[in-house]
Amino acid sequence: MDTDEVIEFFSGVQLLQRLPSSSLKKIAESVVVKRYEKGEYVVRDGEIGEGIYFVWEGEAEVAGSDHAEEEERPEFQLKRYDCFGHGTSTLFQKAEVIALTKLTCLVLPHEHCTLLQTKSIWNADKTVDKCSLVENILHLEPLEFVELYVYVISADTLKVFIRLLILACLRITNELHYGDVICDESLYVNIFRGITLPDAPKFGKVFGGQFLGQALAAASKTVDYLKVVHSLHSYFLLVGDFNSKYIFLELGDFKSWYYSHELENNLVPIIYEVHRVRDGNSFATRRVDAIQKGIVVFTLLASFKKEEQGFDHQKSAMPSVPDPEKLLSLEELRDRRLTDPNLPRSYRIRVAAKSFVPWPIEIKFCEPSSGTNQSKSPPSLRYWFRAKGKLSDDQALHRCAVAYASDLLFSSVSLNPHRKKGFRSASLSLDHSMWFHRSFRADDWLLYVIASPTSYHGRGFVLGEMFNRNGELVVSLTQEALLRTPKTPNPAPVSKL
Ligand SMILES: CCCCCCCCCCCC(=O)SCCNC(=O)CCNC(=O)[C@H](O)C(C)(C)COP(=O)(O)OP(=O)(O)OC[C@H]1O[C@@H](n2cnc3c(N)ncnc32)[C@H](O)[C@@H]1OP(=O)(O)O
Repeated sequence: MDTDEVIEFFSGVQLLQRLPSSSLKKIAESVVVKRYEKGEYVVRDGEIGEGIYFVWEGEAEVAGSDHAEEEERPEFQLKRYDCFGHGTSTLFQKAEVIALTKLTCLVLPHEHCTLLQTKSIWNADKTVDKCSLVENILHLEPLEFVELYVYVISADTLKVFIRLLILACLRITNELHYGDVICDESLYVNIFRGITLPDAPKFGKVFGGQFLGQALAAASKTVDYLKVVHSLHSYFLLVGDFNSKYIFLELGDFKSWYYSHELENNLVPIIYEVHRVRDGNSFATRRVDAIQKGIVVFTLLASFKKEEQGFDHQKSAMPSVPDPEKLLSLEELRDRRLTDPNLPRSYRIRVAAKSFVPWPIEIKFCEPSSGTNQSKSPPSLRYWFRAKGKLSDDQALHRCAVAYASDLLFSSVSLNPHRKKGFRSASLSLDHSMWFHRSFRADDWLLYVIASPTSYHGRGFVLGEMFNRNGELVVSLTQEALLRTPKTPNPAPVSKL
């Protein structure tokens, strides 16, 4: 078997789903093949094991312990894609595994078992300080906890597990006992925590793109890495909060507000709860609820698919625009505006007074406008964008990064024909859909072509297309947004959570 075959096999091993693809490749390169005859012991209770065993072919049985003081464990059958054994926490086996048929296992030796630990959700080799800002924004902490290294849950693990469940405001539906074999899919990670980083764009609220990117990241972490997202549909239900210091805990009938020291730095978490709607051979579907203070503030449905050969055509042609290298960055544009004598002085003073937080996304407008946000213009926009810094190679990350960036300048295009002197708006993204046609890199330039066919009844509708530098259509998008003239002069939406 070659490395690609092993990587394909690992896509069926649930335990490995949360690992970055870079770790999986290394695991595939580190495993050794072990073969056993029917009736042969694979591991014996109390003996030193070799590491983590993945069943490649055949069946085995986990037998109960002979130790009189321990509860009798139920017998449990292992088949292809199951795994057992110890990683780094202990070398001694705590159960016996016997081959029921001819058996082939891939064994990850102890010395490589640290590869099973998640350092970053996207790349095993990177530390947080080496990641680009957008990669950090999309970093999620898994909240459910699975003891990866022993197949028998210890009492301490159980305590940690329950504590984390409580923190995640979960109802505990699984009764676990000391000695249970980990075989229940409900133990895999479905709940993640994201935060709004202090240096992330906020626009007075949790930025819609952050919900999109983080929720998609959460969904992606529950799907085997051979399946990548091909479409998503989402609703922004409530304005998200990032500066409260209180959290709401709901456990059955028990509901209460708690002051959290953890939130003293304004890091209000967003809990992403993933529902595994369906897992097929080619497709997987996930629903993700983003929860703050016990309330669902954003919801996303995403579909994932394995790559396959098929029909190929593209009707949309990339418009002819200047190369990004020939265009000004947002920072350069701002500097120009501050000194542009053709712009009203009051406008220049306002621009200068605004605190300027650099975005994690680099943007270059194809037609730099000489107007202000009070100048009428057609309901269309074209700009190049890319994530700042170098992203890890995981295609899932690149799709999350583009989901994140896609909400920065999208529905505001609906306002262009309505701008005039004294213009103010209170606009909010309502829904957002994306179709990912082809793979791409989000840290390389993509052209975003936006048009708003209509706005009516306080809602603006926008269509978007993204092309890579070769002119290939990589993503199509739609969004509807609430467009209102604010009743008050400072219309920044605040969270009502
Ligand atoms: C180059 C650089 C560019 C830089 C440009 C950068 C652009 C960045 C773009 C970022 C885009 C985003 O991130 S948008 C963020 C993502 N989207 C969201 O967060 C939206 C979340 N969804 C929601 O909040 C909700 O679902 C709503 C508001 C859409 C619907 O809720 P609802 O409760 O049914 O709505 P409704 O009653 O009609 O209105 C809500 C409240 O607004 C009040 N309200 C009604 N009309 C108005 C009005 N004209 N002006 C003010 N307020 C009004 C109502 O009285 C009410 O207040 P009261 O009775 O409640 O007090």
